[in-house]
Amino acid sequence: MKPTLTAPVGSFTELALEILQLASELDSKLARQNRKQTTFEFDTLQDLPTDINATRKEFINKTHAAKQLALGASGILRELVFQFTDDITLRAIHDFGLAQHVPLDRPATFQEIGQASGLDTSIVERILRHAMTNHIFSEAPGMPSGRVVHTGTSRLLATNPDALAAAFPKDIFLTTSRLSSEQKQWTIPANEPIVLVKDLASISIHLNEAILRWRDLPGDERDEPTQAATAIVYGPGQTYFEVLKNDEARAARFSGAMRHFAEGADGDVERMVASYPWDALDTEKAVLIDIGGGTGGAARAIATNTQHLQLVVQDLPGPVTKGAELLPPTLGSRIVFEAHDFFEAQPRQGVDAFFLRYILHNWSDKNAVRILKALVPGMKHGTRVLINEYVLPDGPETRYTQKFHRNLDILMLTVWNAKERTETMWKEIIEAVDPKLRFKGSRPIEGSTFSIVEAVWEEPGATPMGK
Ligand SMILES: C[S@@+](CC[C@H](N)C(=O)[O-])C[C@H]1O[C@@H](n2cnc3c(N)ncnc32)[C@H](O)[C@@H]1O
Repeated sequence: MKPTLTAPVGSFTELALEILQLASELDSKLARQNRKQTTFEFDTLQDLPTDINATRKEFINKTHAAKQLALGASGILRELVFQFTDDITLRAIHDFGLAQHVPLDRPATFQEIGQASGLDTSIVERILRHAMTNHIFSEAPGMPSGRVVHTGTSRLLATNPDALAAAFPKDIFLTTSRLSSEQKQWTIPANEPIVLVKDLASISIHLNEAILRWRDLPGDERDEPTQAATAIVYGPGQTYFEVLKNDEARAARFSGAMRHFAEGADGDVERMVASYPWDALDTEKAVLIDIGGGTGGAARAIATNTQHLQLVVQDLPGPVTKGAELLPPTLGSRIVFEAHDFFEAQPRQGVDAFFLRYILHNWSDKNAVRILKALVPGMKHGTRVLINEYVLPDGPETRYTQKFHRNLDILMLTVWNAKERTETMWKEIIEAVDPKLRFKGSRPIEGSTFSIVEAVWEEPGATPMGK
């Protein structure tokens, strides 16, 4: 029998014992899956089943809390005030192509990397040694010091342009081990800035100026995307979508980053489709409109997983033209694309379902309500409104693995003057549209942190609709 360790309440030992318990649970679950031991070099934790991921997240949360506790109040602050240095080294790695100058299969010296990138050896060494503290690159084990090899994260930066475009320096789920030969051949154009670290973070630092500039406007007048930090940087009246329209390279990086998230388990459209009972909707002649459906990625997945549902993808002229070109002939009879501004009244009537994926979090409450109100002419008794978004927890939330959502919320605030929402906030938005639009709750997407928030249009006197 194993000895039972006990420890004073609240002690480091007590916390460590909880961590030990989780570590042992995680190891046994992974062993049952025949997974190889994960390392910084090769991440074997991809596509874990939901229950193992839950244990993994608990393990991350507890170890993070232990680290914070051990750092102490001033230690936590010291880490935070220097956090910008992580972004700086990531930018340097990106801009000078340092990850590409380390071969995928053998070490390179600081000098070789310096020669290949046109930088002083000492600069390369200082940048990479800082990055190594985040397990981006490491020194070749068993060799004299100064020989750099890839870790999983640096290899990802070297080989996957979309991951680089997305480059969240602290994305705990960056994964790398499944490199196809095609991925290995990808090259990243030099000096392409990184979307989040550079394109968006450099806007976000102007948040305080934006707050001060517009804070005295009354209530809902301070609710426009033109009042975000974006307009401080790009000039009065500018929104980030306008900036993207006028800058092709930036727009391409932005789509790359979105693609990277969509490919990850969290944003996986297949998981979203698998988590919703489409059967009740999937009747002959039933119509679902994907509002702001882009080039139709979600519509294609829904069509593939249903039999009858007719899908209409509405978006601005650019994406719908592209979506129509990309549409495989096999789905030609099921999906149509039409240009429609979602602030204008819905031109189609008697629609069975409206679907909005990653739309409303880019808009303030006032504008989110406007977008939903514009759908009203298309409603009939029983019309469902399905909103695929993050749902922030309603209560206080200190789990580290939930920080991603808080990061996104700050990003929405700074760049779009918009927000992520809790379930209560979603309910308020829906109830502000029309008394006939009834909030029905939210349905978590299995294996993801997204949800589908659901509302149904109910005409008085008709049979109430359930979930
Ligand atoms: C964050 S993307 C989400 C795209 C898609 N739903 C998805 O899940 O990938 C927002 C979409 O809203 C579209 N959009 C922005 N303003 C719009 C407007 N006024 N009318 C219609 N679509 C708009 C954009 O073109 C873009 O495709």
